[in-house]
Amino acid sequence: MLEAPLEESPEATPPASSRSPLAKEVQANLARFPHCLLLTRVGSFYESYFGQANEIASLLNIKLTSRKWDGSRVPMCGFPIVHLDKYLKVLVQQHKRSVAMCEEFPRQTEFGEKEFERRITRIISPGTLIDEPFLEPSENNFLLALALPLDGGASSVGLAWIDVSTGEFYSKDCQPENLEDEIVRINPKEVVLPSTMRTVDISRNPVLVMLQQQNIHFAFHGVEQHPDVVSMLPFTPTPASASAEGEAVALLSNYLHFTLLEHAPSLGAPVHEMDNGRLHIDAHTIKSLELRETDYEGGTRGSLLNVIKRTVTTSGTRRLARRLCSPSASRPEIEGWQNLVSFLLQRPHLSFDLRESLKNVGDVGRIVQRFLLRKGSIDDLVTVMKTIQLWTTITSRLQLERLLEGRGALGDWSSMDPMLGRISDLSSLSRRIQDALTRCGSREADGDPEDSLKESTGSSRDTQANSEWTINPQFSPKLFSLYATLHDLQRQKQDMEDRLRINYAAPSLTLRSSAQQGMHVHLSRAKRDQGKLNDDPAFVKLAETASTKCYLYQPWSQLGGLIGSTMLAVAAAEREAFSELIAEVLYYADELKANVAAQDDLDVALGFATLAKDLNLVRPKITENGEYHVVNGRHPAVELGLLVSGRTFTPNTIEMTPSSNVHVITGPNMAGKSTALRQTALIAVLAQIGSFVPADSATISIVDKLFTRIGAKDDLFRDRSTFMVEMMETAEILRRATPNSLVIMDEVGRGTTMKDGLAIAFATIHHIATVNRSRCLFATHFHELSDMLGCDGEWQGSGVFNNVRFYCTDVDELDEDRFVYSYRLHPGVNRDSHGLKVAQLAGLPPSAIDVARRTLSWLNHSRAIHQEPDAASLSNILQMKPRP
Ligand SMILES: Nc1ncnc2c1ncn2[C@@H]1O[C@H](COP(=O)(O)OP(=O)(O)OP(=O)(O)O)[C@@H](O)[C@H]1O
Repeated sequence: MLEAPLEESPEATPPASSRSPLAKEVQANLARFPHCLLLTRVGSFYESYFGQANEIASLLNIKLTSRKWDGSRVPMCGFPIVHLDKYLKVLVQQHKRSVAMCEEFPRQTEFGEKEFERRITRIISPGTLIDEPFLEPSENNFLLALALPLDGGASSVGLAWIDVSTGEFYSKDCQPENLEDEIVRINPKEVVLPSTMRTVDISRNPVLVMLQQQNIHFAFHGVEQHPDVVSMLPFTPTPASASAEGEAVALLSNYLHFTLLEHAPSLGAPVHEMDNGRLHIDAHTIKSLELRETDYEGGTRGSLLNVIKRTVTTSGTRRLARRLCSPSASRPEIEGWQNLVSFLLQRPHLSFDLRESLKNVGDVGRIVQRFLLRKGSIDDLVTVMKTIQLWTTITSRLQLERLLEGRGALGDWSSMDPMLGRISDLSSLSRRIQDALTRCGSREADGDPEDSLKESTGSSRDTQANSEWTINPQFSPKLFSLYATLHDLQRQKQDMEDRLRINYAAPSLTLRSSAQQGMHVHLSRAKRDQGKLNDDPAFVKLAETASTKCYLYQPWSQLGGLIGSTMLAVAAAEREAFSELIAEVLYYADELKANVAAQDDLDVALGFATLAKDLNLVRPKITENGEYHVVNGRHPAVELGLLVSGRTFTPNTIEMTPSSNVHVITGPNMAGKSTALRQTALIAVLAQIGSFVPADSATISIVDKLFTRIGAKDDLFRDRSTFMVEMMETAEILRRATPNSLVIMDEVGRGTTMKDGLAIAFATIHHIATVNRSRCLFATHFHELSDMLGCDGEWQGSGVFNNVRFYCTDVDELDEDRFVYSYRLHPGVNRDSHGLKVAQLAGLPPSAIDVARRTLSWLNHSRAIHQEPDAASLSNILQMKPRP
């Protein structure tokens, strides 16, 4: 198909009208899907033509060639179909492009000739992956549709998002100010926006700029009101939700029909998400706390998810990741989870057995979805069958445990019983699949069609490709009788072959079929065996090589034709049987999905129990009295990192109550302030996802919103300096934090002059202490704040700041040059940042360290004698002989 490398200048745009049917099809498809890269199947290649060929060849790093159409050369490139997955991954996942797939289908003309029909079967975009091999198994692949208020006003934004590969489908509406938080939490691979936004200059639209900055692919699509949308909504639409959430659902639905075409799902009602009952974590916090991935490596290593992940199923891991960014704010829900974890911890043998069973379950959520999207294979059916059997094993194991404990009058099963109750008994479905399938080898050997015939009759079944399983001939009377016919015909073929070998003294004779020769008689040792055959006019020579010879033989052509048509009928009957089985599985789609959800929860709970044992975690007491009291808490990721290098973590105690809700923490650089701050937030997150926490003991009052202002970087993309970013995040917190929120602030005000920074830090603490009244840890090098906040001998603030407490970390000086960090927080204010020690550790040249030391003592001296430092006295000091 591919022609010589490009030499002449080819036509980059399609000619206005082309006579070649293929060129016409390509032209029409390019015009129909202008925003997509088009791949057209031609024989065993996928090809691209005209201007797009240049782009695709460059993106895929493949050779650009040309071909002649209507007298002019056009650019083209292509690759063999076996490389499709590899190249789709590059285009869709790496370059975030949408690819329109134009497939080729053989069909018979009315004169019995074979010709090809081509049609676009699907558009593959980052958010519409179904079963591509590059789909990440442990991550959700969400597609999010947004319906934004056109006037840019304060009305709500509609969100609808679906993981096409699992069918998980949600919708909600939110305030525009929460949109970025929601997007970062949902973590979509693609966002669809109404086409009305397409004309808007991207740099002027904050939503588009934000999506670009988050590196999220977005597409525009026309909002045609879906007639069924209102009936799909899981709530009675108010005027606002009808216009926002409903629009988002309609947009999503339309976009799915546009991209998935014949694979488009019939959407059920989305799960309507509410804001209450969840711990709201803002966009910045999800990233700065490294809940899902780490900042420096961009990967998951060292993230909280990576450290706490003990799930053994891919769907359980997806569930855990979603939970981590949306913990519960409901005390009964959290305590329910804790009870389940305690239950499993008390029964290590039971937990071990359950985990072993879970290790073998398949990703049935994704399989059911594949079936719903008219995809899937016979191996998927086998996985469903085996997983149902494992669910039966799990419920039987639990019931046995219950029975044994019942005899001994032990144990409280109130946490496990609801979980058990969620798992439906689907053993009849698994038996049905088991009876309907059989291993290929177990079917009668001579009942299997021959490979050569399979090839010639085109009866290879894609749903069974490479599977060791096939439909049991006993599946239906029709299939059984077709197999009996086939069996009989194959016996006739064997008889004919034996007879011909004997009658014509030709032991190398075989009856064959091939695409080129059709049904033919083949001699593999022609010289020796051809004598008698050549004398018989019934054998018409078709072809010969030096050693072989082929003949047309009418009786075999007739018999072979019958075998071929019977095999086609078998293949069609098997496809029918497969569809029938899929329909039976889909009849139980809701039960299967509900079982998967219960299985995922069990996997997460077992993971929490394993984690609690591995990391020596304790069950936190959950309250609603505004307290946060964690004794000897630890940062799980830092602790693990230190362990690897043979160091131990110093635990810290944090106690905040409504009357001591703001803690100002001072201390040297590198002495563990940020770590203590982060671990405080992470422990709250762990507690509210139902996990145990790294501490000796913990009492945590439910947190409604978690905010952090840690280590801002500049945001050149949005034209914001580091200090601007820091101030915007601080402003957000002061606007949104409530008395039930937890606020973590690290060095607010450091990005500007000392006086401005100090004033801003003071104002921030003042606002939190008097207006927000949130629980807040505020780490700073501005020790002057302690004086400004009226710190007394008990390390408490005074006046309006009587709810402020002061804590610090220290270094222990071993001698003049050597010191160790204590990392231990204690009441107090540390007025020495020991910054020079860190600079020395970091390897600043000794001469620079010496200048810094002298400058520091000169600054301290000037301040002590209330004298303005001047350049002349500094220069004098620097000219003095350096200390030995
Ligand atoms: N509690 C602890 N026990 C042991 N090592 C710790 C502890 N806390 C922090 N560390 C170690 O010290 C390093 C620096 O900690 P951290 O960043 O929290 O210090 P910091 O006081 O915030 O520093 P800076 O003021 O310079 O930002 C960590 O990377 C970790 O290796």
